[in-house]
Amino acid sequence: MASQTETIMDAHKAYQPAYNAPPNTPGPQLASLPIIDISSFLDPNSTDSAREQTASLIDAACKTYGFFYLTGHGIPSSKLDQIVSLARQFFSTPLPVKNKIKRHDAGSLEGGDGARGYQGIGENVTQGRRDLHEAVDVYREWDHADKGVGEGGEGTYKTLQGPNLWPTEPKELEGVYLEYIDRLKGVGKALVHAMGVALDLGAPAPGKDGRHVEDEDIFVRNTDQSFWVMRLIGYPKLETPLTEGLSCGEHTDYGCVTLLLADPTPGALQVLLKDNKTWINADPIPGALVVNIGDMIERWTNGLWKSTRHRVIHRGEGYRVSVPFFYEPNFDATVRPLDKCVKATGGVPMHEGNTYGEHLMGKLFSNFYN
Ligand SMILES: O=C(O)CCC(=O)C(=O)O
Ligand SMILES: [Fe+2]
Repeated sequence: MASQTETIMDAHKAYQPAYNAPPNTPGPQLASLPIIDISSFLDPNSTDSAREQTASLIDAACKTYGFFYLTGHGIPSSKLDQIVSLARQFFSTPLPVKNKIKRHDAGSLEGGDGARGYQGIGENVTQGRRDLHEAVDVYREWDHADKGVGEGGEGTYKTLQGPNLWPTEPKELEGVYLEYIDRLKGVGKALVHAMGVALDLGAPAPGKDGRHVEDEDIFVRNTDQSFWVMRLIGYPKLETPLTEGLSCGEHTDYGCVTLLLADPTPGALQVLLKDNKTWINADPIPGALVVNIGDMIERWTNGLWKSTRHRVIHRGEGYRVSVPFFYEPNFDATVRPLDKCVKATGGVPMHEGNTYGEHLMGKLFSNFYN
């Protein structure tokens, strides 16, 4: 389809890295993403006013960018470096080693569940083009009572219901990652709590703690069994024309909040500003995570906060590694626009609501990034 090609070409033209701009170029200064310290929502002794301040920064960042840098998360830089380094070591093993944990279709005799495991370069497709990256996906282990046998019979799995396929080389990867995931779940919880405060949803009333009660804890309650995803991604340098595919094509994230850790490679992750034509780099800041909101937060807020389009074009030096953690709603959480946000946005809900699990299944069957 010609229009798809044009979209990519036009977007590429609109992208102007700040470091390439000739001196004295007229026009607006390219913005950079805000930096927000989340420590007041992790520290039980922090004051209400410290929390209010953080919350108002989050509100502004989510309205303007849908993206920001997160500091004060309490995870030491040495741990972050170790996470990137272990992913890099895995991607540098020979293909037969990586294929030992290959993702297979649900119900297949190889024991796949259609989601967990290693995908080779080009298996991921965005807007009809192959992405030039390889990845390992790890999900929350399935704990639903209705876990069933896949259509291949005993020993096969239904979609998403298989065991995680962890890299066995390097052998310490699994343990170190499990510990990191635990830390990130705490950060995700603090962040979605801050978002409830930022939306001014009000403190919880005693005894009223149902999943659908619209107070500042609503996101915390609906992520308390977060169906999280951890993705290890490896990007070789992109040398082909963009019409043949990007490192990771333009998309929004489909869930709640993404906590991204990446190696220091500059100019790779790009974020589309609200003018819908200017791309800015979200280059890593040492020790900080890059946060963006996903489609479920956009829906909960009825579009008051929009999930922002982003993409990866890695034409820099070296093999780039990134490790996004997707802190998602519970599989059975119903996600529908909050009354207060519907009122604030003109009174018309953008979606009738469905469960996160239904939304995720739809994404899985369309290869996620469409
Ligand atoms: O690698 C990155 O910097 C971002 C990857 C991404 O956007 C994603 O996996 O959803
Ligand atoms: Fe993304």
